[in-house]
Parts: sequence; structure tokens; C-alpha cells
Amino acid sequence: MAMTRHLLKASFRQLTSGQRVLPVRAASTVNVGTDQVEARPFEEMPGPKGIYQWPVIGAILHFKPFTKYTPESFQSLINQLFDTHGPIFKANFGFKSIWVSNPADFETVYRNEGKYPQRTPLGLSVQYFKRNNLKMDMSSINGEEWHALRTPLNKRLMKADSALYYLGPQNAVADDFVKILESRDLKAVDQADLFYRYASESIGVVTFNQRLGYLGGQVDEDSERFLETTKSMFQQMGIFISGKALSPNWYRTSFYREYERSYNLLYRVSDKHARKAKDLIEQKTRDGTLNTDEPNLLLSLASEKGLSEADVSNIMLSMYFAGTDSTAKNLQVFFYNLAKNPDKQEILRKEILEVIGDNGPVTDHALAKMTYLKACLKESFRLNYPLITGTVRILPVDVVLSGYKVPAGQILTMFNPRPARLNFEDPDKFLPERWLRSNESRKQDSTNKMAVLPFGHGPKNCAGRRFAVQEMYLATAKVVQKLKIELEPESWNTKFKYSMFIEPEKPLKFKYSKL
Ligand code: HEM
Repeated sequence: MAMTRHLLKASFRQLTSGQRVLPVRAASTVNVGTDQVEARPFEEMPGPKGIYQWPVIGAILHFKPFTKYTPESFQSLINQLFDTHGPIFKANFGFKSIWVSNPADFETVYRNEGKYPQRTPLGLSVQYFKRNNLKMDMSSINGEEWHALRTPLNKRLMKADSALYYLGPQNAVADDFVKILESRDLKAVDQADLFYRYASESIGVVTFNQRLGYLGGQVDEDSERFLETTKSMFQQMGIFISGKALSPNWYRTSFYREYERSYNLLYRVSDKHARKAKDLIEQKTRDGTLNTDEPNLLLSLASEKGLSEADVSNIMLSMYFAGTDSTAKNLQVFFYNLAKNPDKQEILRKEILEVIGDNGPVTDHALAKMTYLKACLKESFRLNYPLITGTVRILPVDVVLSGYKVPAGQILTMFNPRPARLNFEDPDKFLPERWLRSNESRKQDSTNKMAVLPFGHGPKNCAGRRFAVQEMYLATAKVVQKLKIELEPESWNTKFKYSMFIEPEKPLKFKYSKL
């Protein structure tokens, strides 16, 4: 029954706790995915009814001991509800939301999200910002406030060279990663840590314009604490999302206080880096060497007139934080899929050796030629969807989804893991070929581009997607170039679970052998 108690705050607490949803504009327009006239009323939308709609108790009944589901197997519960109710349903997991699984509906949602797309923030972080009287971080805010931060960032990110600019330093990070794999007898737990260090070091090159030292060499005390703190914060967020901590909405629980201490440290270190960037800008301005067209993200944002030092720190911290656990965990899953499919790994190795040889760097030209590498990553995202659900939106207008009228202001969760399976032939197989242009059946498989959206979509999509894939391409190309990735027998049939991102139920044990 302990689990039951936790589930009072259940898997969707991030939606319910202290969330701040901006007021929805008047639902004057009806944007339809199907004909509005024929659409069925919202009230008729299927979903668990009766006692399942009751506050609190309704949520509890979905989970153990009443069913076989736990917060970690939440995806399976949602899949079962889709099997029962069809492609759209409404449910109350402590908070009313609409669950959407049809890619055509995703398209309708994104088409109608407007200039300021709204997503529900994590309640735990909202409490931190409120209590500390701080501007919320970029990924937690909506509306004009969000737009003011995201617009200058997008101006840079939309340029083709925004990520390519960092290829040189990020190649060096990937080389260090390979050296460690080559030289150390790694235990499973060390490996998870190493992936985390790789992702943090690589994104640190972008957000803080420097090597932080996580893969050896010099690391100062602040940076090491920064790494440990971001890691433990993701664990805390996982605990919070699965309902295993008391809500911090009414008083500052010890769990919340620890989270607060962690966030304070992140801000302190991030502010230090932003200040350093400002100082460098001032020095370059004095020297006459400042080039505002240089695609260096930190320096160009720091020289943007409309952004304060605190804004720059906010953007960069959001990017850094969002770019650690996400990339680290998904890179591990990618390696798992390559290890499980040695024939595909061999095809990939052939491509890599043909393009960059056995010692060459990964240049932008090389990346452009590595079509199989890109297909492999896309397939890994499809087979093992990176996040627990897919993203959330609250629309400012009424829409029609799967034939039902949906009023503005509803929380819509786009359950991407489902079409990522159902829309593809042989969905349980790792088949990168399905993404290649040369593949005959590709047209059919990709008829709906919305079926696999690991980075969300639209103006509020993942701000770091170019960096995420670049870092994953680099690590994979460099490792596969030099080493064979295999799994120890005990990891061969690993099951995956979700906290925020996908992760193995037990630490993965890889084996690397020199070619
Ligand atoms: C495999 C790795 C990653 C995955 C699967 C991932 C996925 C996502 C998803 C699904 C969203 C929500 C998008 C939406 O609502 O449409 C998101 C938001 C975001 N991501 Fe990522 N992400 C990854 C890596 C990164 C990296 C490396 C960075 C930073 C360099 C980053 C920065 C962000 C930021 C700042 C947001 C919030 C954007 C906003 O609200 O404007 N992510 N990510």
C-alpha cells in the first residue's frame, strides 16, 4: 500500500503540483483536424469512467495493488488504456488530461499551438523558482516570457553551422571518451557514469565555452560538484515524477530543501560562467576583436543587447541541464541496440571506415555522408522511445481530434511511443534500413512524419536537438571506428524503464574489444 500512497501524487504530478498554466486566450477559432460539424461532443470522448474519475482514488486504482502497473511501467498502462478506449481518451491521474496517439492528431495540435506554445512545467522546479523569487528557467516557462529567451537563441540555432561550429572541440571530447573505454576495465556502474560525464563534458563545451574536465585532466571543485549535483537532481526529479516524495506545495519538505540546495549551486556556477563570458566580451570590445557574427553561442548571446547577464545564465543553464541526462541515457540505449545487432553495427563500421578511415576526425563533410549512422540513431529512438510519454501542449483554441471536439485549455499528452511502434512493420526489430532513401518501403513507413518525434515539434521543440544528435553521432562514430561494442550475457535481454528519460532496469554491462 506504500505504493498506493505514493500514487496519490502519482506519475503525473509534474502536471498537478504547483503548475502554472498561462491563461488561455478566448477560444474564438475552431481549427479542425476533421470536419467540425460531424465531430462528436467532448463529453462523449471515451476513457476510464465512474470511480476512475474520482479525485485521488481514481488515480490510485490504476496502479498496484489494484492492477499490475507501477509508475515505472506507466507506458504499459497507457498502452493498455489505448487498447481499451481507442486512439484518444481522457483520464484523471490526479489531474485531468487527454491522451492522444494518432499522428494526424499530433499534427493538428502542433498546427494550433500558436506563437506561444504551452507545456506544463515540473511542479518541483516551479516551487523552487517561486520560493526564491527567481525567473523560471527557459524550459519551465511559457508565453511572452519564454519567447523573449527562446527568440535570440533560435536566431543562432537555426543557422546550419550552430552545432557544426563545435565539431572540433566535441571531436576531442569524443576522443577522450574512446580512450577511457579502450584503457579501463569498466564496471557497469562506471559505464553509466562515464556516459553521463561524456554528455556533460560535450555540452559544457557549448554552454560554458570550455572543457569542464569530466573525462580526466583538470577539474575544479565547483565543476565536479556541478556534475554530481545535476546528476542527483535528475534522480530527485525521477522520484518526484513517480510520486515517491511529498508535495512541496504547502511546506518546504526535506526532499524539497535538498532540491533547492542543488538548484542554488547550479545557478551559482552558471552565473559564474555567464559573468566570465561578459568579461571576455568586454575585453574583446576593448581590443577591437569582438566578432558578433561568430557562431559561438555563449559569446554571441552575451553580446546581445536585449539579454541581461541573468538571462544568458538562465538560457545556458537550461541548455546544459537539459543536455546531460537526456543524451547520456539515450546514448547508452543506442549502444545497446548496436551491440544487440552486430550485423547492423558491422554495416555502420563499414560506412564509418569508408568515410573517415581508421583514425580520421568526424568533419561536417564526413557527417553529411554518414547516412547509415543517422538511420541507426533514428531507429534507436523509434524502437526505444527516449521519454516516458512524448510532449504536452495546452492549446489556445478548440480543435477536433480523432473526431471529438476538444475545448481550448485541456492538457494534451501526445503519447509518441505508441505510433512509433504501431505505424511500422516489424516494430520490434532494429531496422535502420527503413529510414534510408534507397529503401522501397520507406515511403510507406514514413507517410506520417509525426510518428517518431523524439525531440517534440514546433517552436517549443527541443532547443538542443542539433547538439544532442551531433554528440551521439560523434561518440558512436569514434567508438565504432576503433572498438567492437558487445554486451555481457547478463545484459543481453535488458528491459528498459522510465523516470524522466529511458533507462535500463539494471545497469548495462558493455564489453569493448579493439578491432
Ligand atoms: C537525446 C537527447 C534529448 C532528447 C530526447 C530531448 C528531448 C526533448 C523534448 C521532447 C523536449 C520538449 C519539446 C517539445 O515540447 O516540443 C525538449 C525540450 C528541451 N530540450 Fe531537449 N532533448 C535532448 C537533448 C537536449 C540537449 C543536448 C539540449 C541542450 C543542448 C536540450 C535542451 C532542451 C531545452 C532547452 C528544452 C526546452 C525548450 C523550450 O521549452 O523552449 N535537449 N527536449
